[in-house]
Amino acid sequence: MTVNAENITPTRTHVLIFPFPAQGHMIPLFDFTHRLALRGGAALKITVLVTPKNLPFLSPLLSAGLDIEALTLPFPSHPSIPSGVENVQDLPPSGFPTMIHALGGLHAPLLSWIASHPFPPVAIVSDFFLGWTQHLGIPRVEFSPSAAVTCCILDTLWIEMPTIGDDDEIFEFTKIPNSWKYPWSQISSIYLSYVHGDPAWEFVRDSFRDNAACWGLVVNTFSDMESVYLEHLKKEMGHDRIWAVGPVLPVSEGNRGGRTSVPVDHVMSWLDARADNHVVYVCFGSQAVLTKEQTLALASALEKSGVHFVWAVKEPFEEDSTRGNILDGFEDRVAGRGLVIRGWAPQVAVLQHRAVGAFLTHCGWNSVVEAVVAGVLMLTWPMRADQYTDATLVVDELKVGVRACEGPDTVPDPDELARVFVDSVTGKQTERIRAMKLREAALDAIQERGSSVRDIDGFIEHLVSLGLKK
Ligand SMILES: O=c1ccn([C@@H]2O[C@H](COP(=O)(O)OP(=O)(O)O[C@H]3O[C@H](CO)[C@@H](O)[C@H](O)[C@H]3O)[C@@H](O)[C@H]2O)c(=O)[nH]1
Repeated sequence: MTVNAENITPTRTHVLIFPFPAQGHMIPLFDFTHRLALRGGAALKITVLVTPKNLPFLSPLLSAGLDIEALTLPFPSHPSIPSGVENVQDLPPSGFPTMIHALGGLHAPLLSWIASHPFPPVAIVSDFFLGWTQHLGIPRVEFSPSAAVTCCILDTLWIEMPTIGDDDEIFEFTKIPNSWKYPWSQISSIYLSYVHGDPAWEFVRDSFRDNAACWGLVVNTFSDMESVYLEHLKKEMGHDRIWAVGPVLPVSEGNRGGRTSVPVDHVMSWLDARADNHVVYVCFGSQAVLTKEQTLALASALEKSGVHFVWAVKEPFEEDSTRGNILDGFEDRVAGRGLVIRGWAPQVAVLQHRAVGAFLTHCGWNSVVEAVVAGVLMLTWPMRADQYTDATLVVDELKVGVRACEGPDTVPDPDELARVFVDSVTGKQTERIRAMKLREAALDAIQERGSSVRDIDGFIEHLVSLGLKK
């Protein structure tokens, strides 16, 4: 354990933060922690729990000159996780439930850390995949890196446990505002994989159920974007301790979520040479890797379209004959109008560049929120998890995006996709005008008296009053 208890005094409120080790989860919780430390100032002392291999991701936060320390606990070994792996980025997408189960092994070490601490934390803020942290004897605040509507959907699924139907059969969430409905194939992949009676899965199920009973909930959203779902959560949870604190953004660009595989300056000067809103950015988050057929179809669409683009291409986490990068000769053919980034891209900087007008996205919630802040038109291609929900929100409710493709294995038609690209940078879409309006609302929320800043301050007040009660 590397926490230093000496500079924690009883006059300050001590909070423990526990991120789930996946890029799409750690990034927003670290950004939120940064905001919390800045707003909380001298009132708060923050400890962040990571396992050793994830410590480097925390480094930018630890060196930000704020009162944030690391608590490093050994990764609990698990029969289905290879030794040395401590982050979902080194597992296939199906590795999420295994990681949830494995981290349950930190329950006993955490209890003993809390019990032996001279000034133990008054509350724990933990990712929504860590519902079991509800049972540590201190109030638990769930952190949702996903949308408020996703929290509504997950709570409904795991509490009501509806029977899974055929892939095409439609399931309707009748209690959730706007009665969301989907074919079963588009519903939370973790829920669909649940195996009744399997002890590891029962742990995962109970952990999700714990979310509905948490003391508080922090969501990376803002009230103008999702007020009906935030109100629904308050009603369902039976209290008002639900704080919409987004968009949580990096305080500084740095190497957020990983070291960028190209110098940020190089990408920025490439974009500087392009006209406003004329570049399409293509990226599918930190997990998804396209199949070879999908990669070829997308490359062909970009080539046919003639648009300027930046494409962040991911390699599979291990040797995989069906997936991966097969772009031989492609970069020469699109030289001068296409920039291919192999590996980790500086996504937020790219999205915020004036030249970028459209974003082909898998609709991971962080990407959606980052695109909203950038006022960029979204071209949606949801693949799994909450991404279908996010795409529906973006296209049908907020109307700031258009559909491009959907499904983890669907191979898009290159001609159709090329048309979507061309329209996205040449058409006068009403979606782009709405995207600019939503951007203003997002920026308003994080201004000094904006709704999300008020929610962060309200959250801090609750934490401090928890400390006073002790
Ligand atoms: O080359 C890259 C790729 C990603 N990112 C960042 O990594 C994050 C990716 O998050 P997200 O867009 O949400 O995608 P995933 O990594 O796929 O996120 C997982 O977690 C999200 C939050 O729960 C879910 O919404 C997604 O469906 C789930 O796949 C974002 O902040 C991106 O800016 C980069 O900076 N560079």
